[in-house]
Amino acid sequence: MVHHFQYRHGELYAEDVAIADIASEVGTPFYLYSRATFTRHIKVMQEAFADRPTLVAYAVKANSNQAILKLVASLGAGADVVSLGELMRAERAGIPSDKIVFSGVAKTHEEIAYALNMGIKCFNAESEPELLRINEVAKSLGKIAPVSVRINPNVDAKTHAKISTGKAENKFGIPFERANEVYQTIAECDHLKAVGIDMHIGSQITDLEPFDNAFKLMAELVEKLGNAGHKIEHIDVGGGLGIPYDNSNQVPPEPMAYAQIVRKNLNHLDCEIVLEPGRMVAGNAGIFITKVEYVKEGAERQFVIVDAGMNDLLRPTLYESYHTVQPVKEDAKLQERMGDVVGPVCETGDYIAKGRHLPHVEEGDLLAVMSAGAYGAVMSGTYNTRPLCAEVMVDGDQFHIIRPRQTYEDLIGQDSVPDWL
Ligand SMILES: Cc1ncc(COP(=O)(O)O)c(C=O)c1O
Ligand SMILES: N[C@@H](CCCC[NH3+])C(=O)O
Repeated sequence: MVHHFQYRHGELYAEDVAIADIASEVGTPFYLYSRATFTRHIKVMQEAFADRPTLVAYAVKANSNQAILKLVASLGAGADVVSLGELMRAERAGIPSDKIVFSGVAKTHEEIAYALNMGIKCFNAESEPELLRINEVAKSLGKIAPVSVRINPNVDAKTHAKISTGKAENKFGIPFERANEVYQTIAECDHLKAVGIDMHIGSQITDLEPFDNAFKLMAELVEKLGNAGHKIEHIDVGGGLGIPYDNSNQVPPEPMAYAQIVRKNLNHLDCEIVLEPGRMVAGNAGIFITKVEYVKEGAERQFVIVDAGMNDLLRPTLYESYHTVQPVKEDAKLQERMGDVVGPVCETGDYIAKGRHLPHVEEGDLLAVMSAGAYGAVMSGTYNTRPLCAEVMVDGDQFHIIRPRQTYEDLIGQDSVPDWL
């Protein structure tokens, strides 16, 4: 397998472009994506199911830049969206409406109406009140809404508590024990049509067993529902497959091994399979580039102070996530002394890496924070009045700024001072 972020002549490249060249044009920090890696990750999933009806509905929340979604559309993939904003992004990028599924626990009247008018593939409904609301909005528009019920299978995905979604204690989905009743309710609603069944048990899952258990339960449910007269046209297995963030013991399964588990449990059913991968597609297709401002020798450890903070990459702060940090100028020597890579934000939790043997770096050096393509740029904010950073895509020997760095005027100019002040 070709890796698209690797050293050539002692320098880190993205595909065929030297990252230092991009930095000198774009400034730092910035997110950097490889078109080839994104493409490969979407294709891996499509090809694993090429012999049967399947839709890869990329989870837009992982990375929703228009350039990324345009690429998704060009590959024939669909989208899983969770808000009107994401739906509009998918629409604008040209993802066909019949390849869009709409998840999320709090769909508003406005969101439902917009999606119905667009003609999306289905709503992944997460509660009975939501089903009733979809029915009501569909009635007012004279439409029949295609719905799929998100089942909460009550399985432990064995991932970080903050990104686990398939346990009874989580707000997501409808308890699996109630499935029959809920499909009965749908059958009684004149403006709903049950087309599918859906699940999503969590994110960054590195063990196939929870998937295996949940898919088995889904297969049983589909058969039971069929016997009760509720024909299920598609099974949506959600996303959640983990990616390698480091070389530690938690090595996630290969996408093909995951696909085998899906097939083992669901292939015999006469249903289309819908997949909603996010991280598995975007995570290792992107990295984050930052520049060293200062190297400070603290009493206990070294602090490598960089120009990017938790507002740019929130994952370490929020989930204590591990991202490998590599120098852009290759340097095999790691320091003896432990160090932290910290940012400029005035919060103790503002760090990118903690307690690492870091490479020797100096002011002005560039660092690459790896595996940052998913839940990186999309989760960034402007705390401490820090502009949203730039995003860049490479394709072979060319690159393009797919979102320019926000300006200070973008940030401050939106404020409005009342005339009585
Ligand atoms: C409903 C739904 N589908 C798909 C995803 C994508 O998950 P992941 O990025 O882990 O593949 C998520 C996020 O966890 C989600 O909430
Ligand atoms: N934002 C999370 C994943 C949440 C998935 C969305 N349900 C992360 O960075 O890992």
